[in-house]
Amino acid sequence: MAKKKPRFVENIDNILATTQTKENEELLFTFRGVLYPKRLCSLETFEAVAAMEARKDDRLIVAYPKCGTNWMLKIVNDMIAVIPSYKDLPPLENCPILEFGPPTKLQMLVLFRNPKDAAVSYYHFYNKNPILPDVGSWDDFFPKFMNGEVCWKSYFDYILAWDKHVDEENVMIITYEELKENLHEGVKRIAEFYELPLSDEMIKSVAENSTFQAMSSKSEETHGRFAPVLFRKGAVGDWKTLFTEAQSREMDAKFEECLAGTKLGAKLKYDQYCKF
Ligand SMILES: Nc1ncnc2c1ncn2[C@@H]1O[C@H](COP(=O)(O)OS(=O)(=O)O)[C@@H](OP(=O)(O)O)[C@H]1O
Repeated sequence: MAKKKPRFVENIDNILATTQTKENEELLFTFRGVLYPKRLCSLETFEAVAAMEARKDDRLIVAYPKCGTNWMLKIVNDMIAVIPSYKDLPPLENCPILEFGPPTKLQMLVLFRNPKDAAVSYYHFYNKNPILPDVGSWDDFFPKFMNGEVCWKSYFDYILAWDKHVDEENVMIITYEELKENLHEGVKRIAEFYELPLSDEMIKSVAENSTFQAMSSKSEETHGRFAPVLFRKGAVGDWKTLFTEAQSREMDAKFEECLAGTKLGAKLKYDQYCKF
């Protein structure tokens, strides 16, 4: 008998298979000045989120699109799954995203990725994703990303908003690049922040199962039709394949303008990851 698909896979498969239009107006809507994909988000859900009262022990993972959200979800889900005393907890939904789905559904783990790789990942995502409009060439997309004319608005506004919270004790900042450099150490930091009782062996196993290779080899099972849209290269520095020197300088100037001298700017190690 064929294995039953997880609910998330069933939902996303259905959404991808039934979206036929490529028209902006039919695919996107605006809520408080920010664009969102209609097939995933709704006004009712945003209203429900605004009215939601967080419990003291709620945990949120926060990220701008294409910064590694699905990677972090896998790490945190696996951490909980390997702890024997947590085995009776109901499984977390595969895609517990606050603004997705029906309106029925706080330490914060905030994930960042360098803006150049995030932009390139977003560009490919827009063009490969049936529920988003085509954005044409990279040269067409680049100014849209720089001006925040994309779903979930401006990367730079997101980063500026979080810069105010880096020192709060219920907020942990982690970067995609940090995870790529040392996944074992990243998983260990996350476990400590969430106070999850993971042994070294458990941390090792969570890290081994959440490498790009491990996740993409199982992606058809875990993400259905969404898998080839989501799992692309999983690399640091892919921006060099598309950015021109002029675009690179433009983004350097914008980053400098927004984050020069800030703690968050330093954590992102922009010079290391974003210079030719
Ligand atoms: N395990 C692992 N290791 C490294 N990189 C990974 C991993 N899993 C997903 N990815 C890459 O993350 C990018 C997608 O980010 P998100 O999951 O945030 O996308 S989304 O906004 O939820 O659609 C997208 O990046 P690009 O490959 O650069 O496009 C994915 O390939």
